[in-house]
Amino acid sequence: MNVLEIENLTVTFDTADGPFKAVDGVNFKVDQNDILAIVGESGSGKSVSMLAVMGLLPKTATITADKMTFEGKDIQNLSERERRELIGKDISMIFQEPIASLNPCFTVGFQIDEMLKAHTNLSGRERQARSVELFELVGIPDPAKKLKSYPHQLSGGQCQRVMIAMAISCSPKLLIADEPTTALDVTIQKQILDLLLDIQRQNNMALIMITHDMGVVAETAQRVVVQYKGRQMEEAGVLELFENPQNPYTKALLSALPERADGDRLPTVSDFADTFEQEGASS
Ligand SMILES: Nc1ncnc2c1ncn2[C@@H]1O[C@H](COP(=O)(O)OP(=O)(O)OP(=O)(O)O)[C@@H](O)[C@H]1O
Repeated sequence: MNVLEIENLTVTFDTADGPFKAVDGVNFKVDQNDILAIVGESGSGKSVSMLAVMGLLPKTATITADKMTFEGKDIQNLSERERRELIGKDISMIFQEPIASLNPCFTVGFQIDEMLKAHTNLSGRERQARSVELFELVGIPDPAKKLKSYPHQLSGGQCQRVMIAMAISCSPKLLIADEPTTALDVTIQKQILDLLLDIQRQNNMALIMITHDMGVVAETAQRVVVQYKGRQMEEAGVLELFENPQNPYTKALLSALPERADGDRLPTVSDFADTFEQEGASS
């Protein structure tokens, strides 16, 4: 049984200028142990698709789908209580800005403890032990001391490790990582990606990686969904996508990779816009 299955997902926002369709007919499936990348440039509806799954969009959003199931169970019409039980426990998400995702007024230890309190029956002592264990797992040195830190006392990389520790604290079956390394230094990016992949393997989790970075896709994913202006352009295995992209937009994304440049100037996706604006949207 698939962990998550989405068919024909659309999200329309009510805006001052009228309805705006941010996601238009997206489909995908992830199974246990799968790593799916959702790739596309800024504004292509990657985050909105996942926030729709999590039920985290504002009331101005209208979400429709022919199918949206988690482990075979429909998640479109969950009550608030059912959603709280699912989110944070079975499905977790980490975001681009780790420092902004943590509450600056509380220690990171307090925040991880709150998460464990909400989703487990552990005693205070057991939660403290589990917090230390989680910090060790995500590679935070001197965990007992670091648990007493406020977010601003930690580096961006450490804050992202804290976010990962919180996200995996209740052993989710699906982790959604939304541009988890974009705000970090290049050297730290690689460490965080490796950490996510290690955790994914150890826990047999499904992992959805949202990114605009084809390098991250190549290093992490098994399958890839390519989105452009809210629409799904292509879905393929990662090797297939790099070797034989079918959609003009995917071809443009790949041609814009710095290592594929053959002139003095780096190409950009918009250099190829004529091709995929005409052909891509129809394929
Ligand atoms: N609450 C909202 N109201 C109206 N439009 C929104 C809202 N949230 C997002 N959008 C719009 O939906 C579109 C898709 O946004 P989304 O954040 O999913 O893009 P993305 O592909 O994840 O890009 P990025 O990497 O920049 O976040 C964008 O045009 C965005 O401006």
